Amino acid sequence: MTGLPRWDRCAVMGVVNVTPDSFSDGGRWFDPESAVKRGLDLVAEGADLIDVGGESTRPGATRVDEAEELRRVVPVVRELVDRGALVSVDTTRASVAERAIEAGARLVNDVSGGRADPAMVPLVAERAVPFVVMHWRGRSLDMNERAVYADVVGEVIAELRESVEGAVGGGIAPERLVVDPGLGFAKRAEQDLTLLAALGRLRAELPFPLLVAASRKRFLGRVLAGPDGTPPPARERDAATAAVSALAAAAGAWAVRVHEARASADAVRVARAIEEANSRA
Ligand SMILES: Nc1nc2ncc(COP(=O)(O)O)nc2c(=O)[nH]1
Repeated sequence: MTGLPRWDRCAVMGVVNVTPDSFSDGGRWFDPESAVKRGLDLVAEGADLIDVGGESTRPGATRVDEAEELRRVVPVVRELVDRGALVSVDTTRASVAERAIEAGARLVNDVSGGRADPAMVPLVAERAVPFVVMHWRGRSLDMNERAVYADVVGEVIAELRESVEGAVGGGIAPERLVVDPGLGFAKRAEQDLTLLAALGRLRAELPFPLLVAASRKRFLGRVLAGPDGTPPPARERDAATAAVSALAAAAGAWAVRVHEARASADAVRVARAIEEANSRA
């Protein structure tokens, strides 16, 4: 099946970063065996699909070469698929996406929305797989210098529309596209919060399934910071992440992308139950 997976509720996309340096779980799943186990554990905790990435996108991260990204990602995708998981690949490289699709990945999650690698859109079009288009203003090294907006919601919508037009113009069927506001990418905490407050507008003005990826991000740390302004470490932001998952599900998000699945799986089920009760009222 090459269509976009759909559920009767907001789905939970579990994150497996096969990297030594991702911002919140760098190094924990760096060897293939632990990465595969992590993915299966996330499924057991309620994740509907697993997003496998081999290159950190955190601010300031340096690039991984293609061979290394392939080495990290492809065996983990293949084993998770063989074990029955629905898998997406988190990459900006067409060559990695291609090999991941060959290994059974059913969706390409490209944080650059096709802007980083000109070969990506043609590949995704040719393979006819679903494609996540995230709002992106450039690579990690200097992206927060680009967190300058007169109207962050309006500009993110407009720039996502441009990326969507590029994807459709390059041959990707619109029904295979997912959009994502790119929380934490060229955005400061206040801008992330403003975007989350505007999920209804994003849904209204971008008629595509919406992916919300707030998990453990810096803006949550700022919200949770103590009296001295010190944020909790990333791994202590999962309850806050689940709160965003509930809000995203209530706003009609297609999926939430999270590092810990259980709390968000419960959150989206509660949101669905409330929506169903409301429709019966
Ligand atoms: N679609 C999408 N993919 C992403 N991949 C990585 C990260 C940041 O790193 P992480 O893997 O540690 O969350 N954020 C996003 C995001 O916001 N949206």
